[in-house]
Amino acid sequence: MSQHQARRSTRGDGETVLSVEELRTAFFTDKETIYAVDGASFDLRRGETVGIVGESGSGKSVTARSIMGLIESPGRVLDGSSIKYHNPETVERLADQFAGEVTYRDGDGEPEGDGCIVLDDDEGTNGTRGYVDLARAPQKVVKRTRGGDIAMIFQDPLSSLNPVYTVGNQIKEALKLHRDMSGRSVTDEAAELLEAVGIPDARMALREYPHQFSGGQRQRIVIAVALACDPEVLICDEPTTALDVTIQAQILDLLDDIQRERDLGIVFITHDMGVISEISDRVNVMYAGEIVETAPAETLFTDPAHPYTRGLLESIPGRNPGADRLTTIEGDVPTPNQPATDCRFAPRCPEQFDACTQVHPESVSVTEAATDHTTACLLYPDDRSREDAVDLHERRGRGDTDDEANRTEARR
Ligand SMILES: Nc1ncnc2c1ncn2[C@@H]1O[C@H](COP(=O)(O)OP(=O)(O)OP(=O)(O)O)[C@@H](O)[C@H]1O
Ligand code: NI
Repeated sequence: MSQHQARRSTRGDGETVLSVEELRTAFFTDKETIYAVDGASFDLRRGETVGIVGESGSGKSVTARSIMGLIESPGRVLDGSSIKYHNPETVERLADQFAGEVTYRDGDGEPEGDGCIVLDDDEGTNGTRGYVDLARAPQKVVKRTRGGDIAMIFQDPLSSLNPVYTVGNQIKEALKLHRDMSGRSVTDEAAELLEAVGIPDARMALREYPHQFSGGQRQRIVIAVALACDPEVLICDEPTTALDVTIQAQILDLLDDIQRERDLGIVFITHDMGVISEISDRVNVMYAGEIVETAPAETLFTDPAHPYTRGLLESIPGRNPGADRLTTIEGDVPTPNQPATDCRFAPRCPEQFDACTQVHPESVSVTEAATDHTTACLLYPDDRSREDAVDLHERRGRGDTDDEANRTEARR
């Protein structure tokens, strides 16, 4: 275990700020329907980094864009999906602005109306006053959280920066818009932000244009623009993939520092298992639109459960000293063009058996005791017979939840 991981293991005890539940996002193209995200669930706590890892096409970016309200036609977040944002100040602010969207619920019960802003009847018992469900929220509501509450950074920093404006202008614009600042204090704050992300000669840099900076510096500038909006959640979609290893490590360190200072919740997306192990507290492994394994980062690397995760780990260079070349999993991620009725990994799986082509694996605890480690594979729970395990998945798939011993609470 690296020092980095040791430091991380104590993190993420804050309250849940974002919970994604049964997220389904599909693209209705002329040719077919693509179920790009097909029932993904995970939580993010304040101060915690949750990683999403998987091969190209597994649905990572569509998950991120769904949270940001950036899915465009022919794509749509399907009914039944929830993206609950819990930040109390935001929920309160939105409830004031959009009174027509407010609905009430009793404690943890179901909301009584279909408004996207759900408030507790008896407020304040456990500190949360409810949530706004971004999956059901109209664009006018989502727009009020995008950037200011939940910010996103992408692989290519140039796609988020405007080439014709100075760096200073872009940071100041964000400060004016989201923090209501003006006058000289804006310039001072902009310079401070640039310094905070490690840009030298910040005052001078404010007057320069994006193309005058290197790739790594541009990504720092994008991070400064995101921070100018003072977000609670930062979604990073492959932010270091285009950078060389040294610069990549510096950006990861920067994100770590910023997170500590601001108690940020970070969703970090990458196809690089090495990067995910460096940065995450918890990891979600995604395959063909589904989260096939969730575990604390350390557990995922020492004790992977799903055959797909094991395959990904074997493909990390240097992890198999005996192997003389890179092991990769044969075959490609299938395009999920119908709702899952079987295991989408079965055709590539070394442990595939008959039921895998007939039963859809649901998310279950790896063993009955391992409540923070779940996987969607018919081989689990590990401590049941194969028939018993398959039977559990079948019953779960039918919505039969009387199985006390193994509930999805494991997702935490
Ligand atoms: N606008 C779109 N129209 C149709 N299909 C789309 C659209 N955007 C994404 N998809 C499909 O959704 C699936 C998931 O794509 P996504 O971009 O989320 O993958 P990813 O895991 O981010 O991969 P990568 O590592 O390559 O970025 C893919 O099959 C992709 O072709
Ligand atoms: Ni992507």
